[in-house]
Amino acid sequence: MICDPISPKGIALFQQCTKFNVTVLKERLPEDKLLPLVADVEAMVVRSETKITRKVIEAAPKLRVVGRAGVGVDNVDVDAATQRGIVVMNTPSGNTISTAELTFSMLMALARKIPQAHSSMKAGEWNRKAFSGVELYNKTLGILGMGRIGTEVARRAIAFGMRVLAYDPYLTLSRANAMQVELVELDEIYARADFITVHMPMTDETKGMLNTAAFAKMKSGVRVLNCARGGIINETDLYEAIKGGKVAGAALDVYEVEPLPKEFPLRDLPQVIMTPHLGASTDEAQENVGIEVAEAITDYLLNGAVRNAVNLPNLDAKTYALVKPYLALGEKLGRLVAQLAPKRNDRLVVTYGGKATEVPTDPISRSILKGFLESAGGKDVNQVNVRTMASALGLRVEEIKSNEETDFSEWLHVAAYSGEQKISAGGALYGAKKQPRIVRVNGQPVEVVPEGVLFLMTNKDRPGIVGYLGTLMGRHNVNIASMSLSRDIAGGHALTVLNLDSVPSETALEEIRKDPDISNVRVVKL
Ligand SMILES: NC(=O)C1=CN([C@@H]2O[C@H](COP(=O)(O)OP(=O)(O)OC[C@H]3O[C@@H](n4cnc5c(N)ncnc54)[C@H](O)[C@@H]3O)[C@@H](O)[C@H]2O)C=CC1
Ligand SMILES: O=C(O)CCC(=O)C(=O)O
Repeated sequence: MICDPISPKGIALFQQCTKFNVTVLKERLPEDKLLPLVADVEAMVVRSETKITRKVIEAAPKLRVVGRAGVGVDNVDVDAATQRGIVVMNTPSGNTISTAELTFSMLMALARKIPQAHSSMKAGEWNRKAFSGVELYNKTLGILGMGRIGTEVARRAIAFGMRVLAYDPYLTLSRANAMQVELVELDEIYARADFITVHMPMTDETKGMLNTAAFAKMKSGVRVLNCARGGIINETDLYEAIKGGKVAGAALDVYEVEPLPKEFPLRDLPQVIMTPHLGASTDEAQENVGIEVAEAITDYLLNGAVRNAVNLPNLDAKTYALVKPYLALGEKLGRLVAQLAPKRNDRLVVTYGGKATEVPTDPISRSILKGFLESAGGKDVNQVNVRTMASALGLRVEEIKSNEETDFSEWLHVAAYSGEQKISAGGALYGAKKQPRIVRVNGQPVEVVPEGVLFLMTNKDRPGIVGYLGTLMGRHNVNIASMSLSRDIAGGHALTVLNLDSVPSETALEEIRKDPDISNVRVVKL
């Protein structure tokens, strides 16, 4: 379902795929109108207008992916999507240049009062005195948020002979130096900048960041711009700061409430110039993001490939190839431990060893958790929501990279704790083909292919037990595909693990359990 207008090329890409049934909504629908339409929808595409709220998500049980043709996903309830295992993707770079160019246009328009002069001319006036402005040359521009758009704005400002100060807690000094901007603290920007422009996402930290207290620290006559998200500059405080003469002008593309209500005091101030959220509204940006979102959603629905997800780590094709064998092994280990462990676990400790410490571990931990939590959450559990689900269940997940020397060049170990009780399994990848094997169960060495039905038991190491088990399984029509035996010492305790072609009946298991030398009989499905 394409909810907001995206480029015809993007729509065509969806329509070309014969597996898709594409609905293009003719107008933007509010929540109540959207709810009855989404029961069968698997993918939704939005720009910034349609709101994908928790209610919309709840009304769409088949929804698997929400694609945002643009950057900001604040119109999508990402937490609700994550809890449901729905991937939320955006198109981070497609509209960068357009938004940076709009910001720069606003900067020049603000400095030279072009919109005000234009309106006056259209009204038949000729008033040269009222529209005298200021130069950008030799002025100081403060940029809050030096990401993609902030960087492009800086580049243009430097070309215009401006000094650029940047504030971004996540920007490194070397990157700032490479961009020829001065990395400073917020208060220094307030104290020195003639123009301040914001380019960060809307977060708890950035909401209302430019408020009365911030304006008080700024130079008198400062001009401010917001082409990022409405509310980063507090609108009421901005109004007061302009009325009080502290702020000489403001350029706004985005607003706390969009579309803008009729009653909007800033609209009445001549020092304020405004556009209706046009940052990404160019032919080029819309074509870029329309195509990007169509390709990403198609790839996800048809091939399971995830790119530009905001609620799941992204893996490029090369890294994915490296990580893939661990994902499969991890999921099986998680599933094995979940079936051996008691239901209520408070801690899951995942250890990475050997070459497994050199690959990105977050996706592997997510696969382990998926296998581990499947019995609790069924098919609704996926890599997107496993961490949220674990914390909702009170399961603490610890991830350790170990430099312990073992017989394996790359290995994983998963231990579930319920109080003092611990159940664990280890796995390794074998050979050039990276074949997954279970190599430890509760610390005992085994060598088992993690596939299909596994039978596990502990037994006294006594002559004839293998024959006994084989005969019994045969009598109950269960074929043994392979067997792994290990023992502590001759005549001591042994762990037997069988790969079976089918699940043995309860009668067969009862018969096995009757043997006094056999205990801990378990059947698990991987
Ligand atoms: N007006 C429009 O039509 C458009 C608006 N946008 C908005 O522009 C904003 C920036 O977009 P991009 O540059 O593509 O994102 P980006 O993710 O590349 O950059 C955001 C930067 O903000 C920084 N940041 C985060 N928290 C911060 C804080 N508390 N203080 C200072 N910096 C902080 C991050 O480190 C990052 O470098 C987004 O909010 C996006 O929604 C994006 C496209 C179009
Ligand atoms: O889709 C649009 O026009 C808005 C773009 C935007 O705000 C964004 O990408 O964050």
